[in-house]
Amino acid sequence: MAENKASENKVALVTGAGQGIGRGIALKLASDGFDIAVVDLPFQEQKAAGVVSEIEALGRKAIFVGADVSKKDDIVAAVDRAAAELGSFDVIVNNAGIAQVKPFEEITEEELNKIFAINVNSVVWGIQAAAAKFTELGKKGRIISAASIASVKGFPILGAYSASKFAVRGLTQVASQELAPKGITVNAYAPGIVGTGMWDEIDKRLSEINGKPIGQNLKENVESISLGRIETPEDVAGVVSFFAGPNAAYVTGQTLLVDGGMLYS
Ligand SMILES: NC(=O)C1=CN([C@@H]2O[C@H](COP(=O)(O)OP(=O)(O)OC[C@H]3O[C@@H](n4cnc5c(N)ncnc54)[C@H](O)[C@@H]3O)[C@@H](O)[C@H]2O)C=CC1
Ligand SMILES: CC(=O)C(C)=O
Repeated sequence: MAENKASENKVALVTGAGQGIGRGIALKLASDGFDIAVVDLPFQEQKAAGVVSEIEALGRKAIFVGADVSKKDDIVAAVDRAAAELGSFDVIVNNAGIAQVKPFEEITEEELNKIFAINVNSVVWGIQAAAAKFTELGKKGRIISAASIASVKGFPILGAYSASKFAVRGLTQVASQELAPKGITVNAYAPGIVGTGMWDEIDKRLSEINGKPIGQNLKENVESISLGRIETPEDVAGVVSFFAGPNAAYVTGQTLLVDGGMLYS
């Protein structure tokens, strides 16, 4: 980032970095020169250790921090550990999230509370914890969160998920305005159909609901992408790298679609 002295190391914390988009972001930011705190649920430790090794192979430092992002104390502790063990704190990527595939009329209170705790509360805690650490260290840091095409258009059978991602876009707009006087920027990325474990699960659940064969729902969604191919974690990571880097110093409050041409803002 432009505001760091050349001699300082830069540190980014990425949640949900044990697999999928989070792993892709962690590796891209490491190749950009960041040391990385790989945050994920404790059961993901083995996969996350693999990501830590991949980052180290790129010549950067990395640590795994087990945390449940729906818990404020876990996120605050993860940010503290990243800063203490890696020696700085410059970027947080609030990436961890879950999907829920459920017809609107069947969504339960428990399911709604769970998806909001993981997809929305986590973003509030991540923004608060990062802003406090940036202030403590005198940094003009970057906050970047996972939205989705479902933050711009509500998707049938993904009602609670869509609502949670609309909330991420709203939080991004509000936090960017409140934190701008401190020089902190707040942005979000909005992927489309990314080939990760999340879409394997969405496809399986949609099959159970609409009877189409496994893989058919994913195929039909991919056919609606202008660029004609499924999105990769690397496609998403490029946008996060931009938000974390010097070229985005004057960009804040934005949710950027990175969907290969599905929705148009
Ligand atoms: N896959 C897709 O097509 C799209 C994904 N997104 C968003 O991108 C983000 C990443 O998604 P994917 O990599 O596809 O998902 P994924 O399911 O492959 O990976 C999610 C990661 O988050 C971790 N995680 C889940 N709950 C957690 C918790 N409470 N605390 C800490 N970590 C937790 C999981 O262990 C996993 O490592 C999510 O926020 C998702 O909503 C947005 C648009 C499209
Ligand atoms: C997983 C996701 O965000 C969508 C809309 O597919």
